[in-house]
Amino acid sequence: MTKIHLLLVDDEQAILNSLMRTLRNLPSVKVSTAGNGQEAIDKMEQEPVDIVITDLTMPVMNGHELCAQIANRFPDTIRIMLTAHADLDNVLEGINKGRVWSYLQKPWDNHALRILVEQAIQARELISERTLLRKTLARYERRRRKNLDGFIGDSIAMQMVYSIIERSAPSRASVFITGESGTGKEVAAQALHNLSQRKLDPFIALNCAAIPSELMESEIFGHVKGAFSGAVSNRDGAATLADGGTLFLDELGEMDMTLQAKILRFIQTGTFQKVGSGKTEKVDVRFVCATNREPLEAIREKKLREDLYYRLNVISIDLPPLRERDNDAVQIANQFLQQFAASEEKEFVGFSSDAEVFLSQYSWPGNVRQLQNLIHSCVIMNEGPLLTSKQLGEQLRLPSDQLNQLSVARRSSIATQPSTDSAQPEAVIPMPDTMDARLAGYDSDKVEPLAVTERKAIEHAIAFYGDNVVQAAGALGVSPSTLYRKIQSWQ
Ligand SMILES: Nc1ncnc2c1ncn2[C@@H]1O[C@H](COP(=O)(O)OP(=O)(O)OP(=O)(O)O)[C@@H](O)[C@H]1O
Repeated sequence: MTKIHLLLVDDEQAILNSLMRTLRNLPSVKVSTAGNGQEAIDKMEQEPVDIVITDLTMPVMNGHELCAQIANRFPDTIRIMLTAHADLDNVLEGINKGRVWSYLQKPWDNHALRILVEQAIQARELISERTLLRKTLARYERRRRKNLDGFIGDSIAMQMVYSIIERSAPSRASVFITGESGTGKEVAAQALHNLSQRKLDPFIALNCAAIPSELMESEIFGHVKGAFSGAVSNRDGAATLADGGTLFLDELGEMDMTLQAKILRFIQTGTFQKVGSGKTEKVDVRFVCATNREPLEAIREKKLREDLYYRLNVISIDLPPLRERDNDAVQIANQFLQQFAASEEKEFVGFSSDAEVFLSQYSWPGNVRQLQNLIHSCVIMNEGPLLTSKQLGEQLRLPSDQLNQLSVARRSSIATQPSTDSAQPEAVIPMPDTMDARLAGYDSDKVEPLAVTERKAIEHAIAFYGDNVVQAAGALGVSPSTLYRKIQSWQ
């Protein structure tokens, strides 16, 4: 079992001795001591410390200042404060400034102290597991991203989709994709192709809703010269073009039922005849089909052949609507904003925080396509650097009361929800010394360009949170991806 390193900090040797006596027999715990805050920080720089128990009243650096430094530089270290004055003001200051995990009142009860340390050990172990899990997930995510590059979004619902795509891509089994319009069914079909051994051969997509039914058979199977009026020469169809690769039939429920019967035969035998030809041709094609209708309903309404559906539905992928994908809308919107700002040659750096709330609250009936079109039109109609919820609402033509509701609905709950990024308590009121430090960064004699001021604010926040970009982003009221993007843009 890994040893937990516990550091006791007090300027009175007698207190340190007494704490040592109580805690030294805890299994798998190594106990060290420091006589003041600076000595404690020096020790932590030499060797990782899991739990710190510090006195509040000490010369030079008091317990709150020490915990604040530890919170910035070693945020995973659990901080416990020993104090004879555990009044509300002190406790609040400790929580806000040093993200103190717990207080113990002097004189302490030895039994209570041991229980508190045992609980702190459990909390520390959970933090370690979480950190390890996050690192593993991030590594896994980076590896996978290379292959699913058409998709943006880390929501749990989409992780399940990615996993099915990855597992089924190497097989030649047919895939049936369902999902509302604009959820990315074609992106999924393309990803299946890109991840398969067929990736160097063609990916041919046909939208059955966009092609007149009388031309559909020829689009799929091709035709010979003179097969119908207008067939002035021989022409290959999608089946021939996709030989060796993937044939994606979108909106299958819009295809004529008689043609669906021919498709079924083609899937079963790999053979077909061009329109007007008696010659049978054979190809090797993987079939991926999609519909934005509920397939069983389409079967009931005689829009989709039951036998064709069951033949195709060897593997099914259901793409969740955007509103059910956690924070994906914000992530995707950021990517579209960068893309359209570049193509329209506009200066946009991101979304205002109320716009981010709006993006994650809106119901997106047209899913990712609607989001894509919205960001494109907002970029065209507005000037940067930030897109606001008002600008998004204007393009969506939302009444202002609905817009206000969507832009602020979650803000109050964000403020009261504990952070999932740290096991330490969150600040409940602004930190006065942080504000001072920020104001101290301004030179009262001159005004700098916004970009310079913004960069200073970001650099300060990142340094303040000990290079923890997630916490810095939270304090600045933007998403971590926004911050990463800005940092990248400086490079
Ligand atoms: N997760 C995603 N990340 C980034 N872009 C996406 C994502 N999902 C879809 N898109 C983009 O949204 C648009 C619509 O996607 P796509 O055409 O694949 O949807 P669809 O479900 O096939 O739509 P339809 O039902 O109307 O055929 C495309 O421009 C696609 O690139």
